[in-house]
Amino acid sequence: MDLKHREVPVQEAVGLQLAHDMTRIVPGEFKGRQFRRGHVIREEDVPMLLDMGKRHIYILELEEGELHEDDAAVQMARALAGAGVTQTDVEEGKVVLKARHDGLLWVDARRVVAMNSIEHISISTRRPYIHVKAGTSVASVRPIPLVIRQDKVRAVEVIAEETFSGRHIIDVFPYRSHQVHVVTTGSEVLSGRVDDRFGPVLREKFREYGIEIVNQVMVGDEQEEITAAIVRACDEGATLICVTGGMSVDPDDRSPLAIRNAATEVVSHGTPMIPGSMTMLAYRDKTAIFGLPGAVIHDQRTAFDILLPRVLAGVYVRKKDIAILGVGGWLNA
Ligand SMILES: Nc1nc2c(c(=O)[nH]1)N[C@H]1C(S)=C(S)[C@@H](COP(=O)(O)OP(=O)(O)OC[C@H]3O[C@@H](n4cnc5c(N)ncnc54)[C@H](O)[C@@H]3O)O[C@H]1N2
Ligand code: MOO
Repeated sequence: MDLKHREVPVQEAVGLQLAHDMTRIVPGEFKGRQFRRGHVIREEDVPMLLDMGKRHIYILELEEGELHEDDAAVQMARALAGAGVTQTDVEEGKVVLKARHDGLLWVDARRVVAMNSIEHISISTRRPYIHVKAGTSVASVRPIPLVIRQDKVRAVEVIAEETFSGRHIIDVFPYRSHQVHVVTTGSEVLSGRVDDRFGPVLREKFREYGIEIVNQVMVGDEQEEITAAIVRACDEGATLICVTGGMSVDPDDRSPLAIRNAATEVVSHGTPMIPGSMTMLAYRDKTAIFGLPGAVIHDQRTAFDILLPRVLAGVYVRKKDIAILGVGGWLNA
């Protein structure tokens, strides 16, 4: 640390101000701030400081071009945060960003990597594109040393200021309002031979996002019927359609072609994730169409759960975005 600073033995520090928050850790019991930056050390604090393993404290004198960890963290957090996150008060040199509302966690991974490549910068987030509830902590920002050069913090700001579709580095996007329709395929379900399981499973999943399914229709295994049901749902105002079953390779599995025939764009037929490898994502104009395989009624979490938050938030998913998901794509392993 190339700063002018003095170390004072704790026993001689009574009456001096602490230069930074001080953390006390009692394994399994407590980890947190015991003393605040600026706290004036009292006689009775000395045994606690010694218990915390502190033999000296710093008297800091920042030089031109240097920042205290707290101020650096606040400055960086401000540069990163979008409108969908709040910034907590700095503590122990760290600012935590929290979701302001329910929504999709957005992280500009490329720019976070660029920032973390600067020495002594530490930006840490939850996995991007997950569904988060209001108040959830989504990321933290901190410099590593107690004193950091201002130009490093400035470099973070410069990366943040680069224009990239006008988006911030860390944000929570609210979900758009959606009209969800379900087209359930399968002669065994249509005939009543098997009770429908997709309806209940999907209703529960969408409820997590505060969305009620508008309509579910049962069709058989005829490709034209499935296509017609998708087109009808669009005409009735669907913004998102789930076509269930018939996604595999049997002669009766007509859903992929039926979706293709209704779609203006097929993003991906299949995903590199298990379960849910037979999942399909397509669009008919602005309406998203998911083809959902049998695994969705069998497994808690499939490719569908990974892709759904993005689609609900209106973030456009490309084939490339799906390809990346194969790395770590064994969802339940
Ligand atoms: N040779 C191959 N076999 C399989 C492949 C493959 O690529 N090659 N893919 C596997 C994967 S992955 C999945 S997932 C499954 C099933 O995919 P499907 O979407 O075609 O599922 P279905 O055949 O339509 O149904 C499977 C099972 O679930 C029952 N079902 C379907 N819909 C409902 C409903 N609404 N309510 C209740 N039960 C329903 C259906 O009767 C079947 O018993 O294929 C693998 N095999
Ligand atoms: O599409 Mo299957 O869903 O991988 O089990």
